[in-house]
Amino acid sequence: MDSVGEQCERSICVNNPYLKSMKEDILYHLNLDTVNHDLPEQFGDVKFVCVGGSPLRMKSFIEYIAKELGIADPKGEYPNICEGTDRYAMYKIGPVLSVSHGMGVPSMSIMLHELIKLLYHARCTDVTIIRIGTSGGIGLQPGTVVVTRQSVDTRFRAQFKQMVLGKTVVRRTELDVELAEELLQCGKELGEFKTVIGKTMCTLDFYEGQARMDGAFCSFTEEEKQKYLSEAHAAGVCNIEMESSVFAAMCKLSNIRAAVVCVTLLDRKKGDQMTSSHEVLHNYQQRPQTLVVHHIKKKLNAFKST
Ligand SMILES: O=P(O)(O)O[C@H]1O[C@H](CO)[C@@H](O)[C@H]1O
Ligand SMILES: O=c1cc[nH]c(=O)[nH]1
Repeated sequence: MDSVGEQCERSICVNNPYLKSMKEDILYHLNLDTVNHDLPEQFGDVKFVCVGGSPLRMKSFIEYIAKELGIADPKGEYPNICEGTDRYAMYKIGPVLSVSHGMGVPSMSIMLHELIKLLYHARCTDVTIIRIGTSGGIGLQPGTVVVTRQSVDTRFRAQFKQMVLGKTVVRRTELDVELAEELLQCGKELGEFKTVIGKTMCTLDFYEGQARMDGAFCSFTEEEKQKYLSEAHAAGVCNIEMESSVFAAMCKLSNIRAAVVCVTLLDRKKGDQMTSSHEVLHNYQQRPQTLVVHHIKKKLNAFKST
């Protein structure tokens, strides 16, 4: 892909000395393995991976991008590559892979371990991975698309803590600056919805963990909630979701260019419940997809003309 030549290609890094000596690698939750599947043949051409929480969203994303790239299957058939497991769903069209990751850090982490190994075994190069998701905004009009500059924890630090052998390993959570700026620019070019760039707070819970007062339990007051959200806002946090920290940390470790693009479904300073209609929420969910498809089309056209 890189016009300067092979030595500039960006390959996938795995940092595990034991992988090489394994006769077979079973990607259990993806229902794929290195013996019964020719991974380089099946996935070697992948350049863009889009991930999102819901299997249905990722299926409709592949249908959408196939149409936009002019490579739609005339029969409209997009088989789930992970058929045989209901943990995750995966679809592929041309150089684009679309994968669901479920909700929360552990679910994202398991999927990413296996996805990164898949891309490594397939000898993929120059891969860009983008999370297209939903979030709660802070002080933003619902429907605003946030491109994450940095994922932060619940104390607004750009770090992800992973427990390994009972000890805390701290990993950084910055995302690719150039890619984030390119995505912001795509939002401007489209001009269909507001797109901003900022920090995204990643939590371990949707309710109390995101200062919601409508869960089964609540141990704080409205005043305390507003104070916390204001502090987050003052620290540069634009939105709140549940996977960006581990996503940023693992993509950074594996040398994969990565971005997080999430639409805000509501303004958390104004409420906790999802009061917008199904149609409105569906329209919002489409926005990160529109932006990312625009980006992929631009990139593929640029590659074609070099
Ligand atoms: O829209 P998705 O990708 O599912 O992500 C967001 O939505 C879920 C909560 O409703 C969490 O997983 C959060 O990160
Ligand atoms: O408020 C929200 C909305 C979507 N996803 C989240 O994690 N939080």
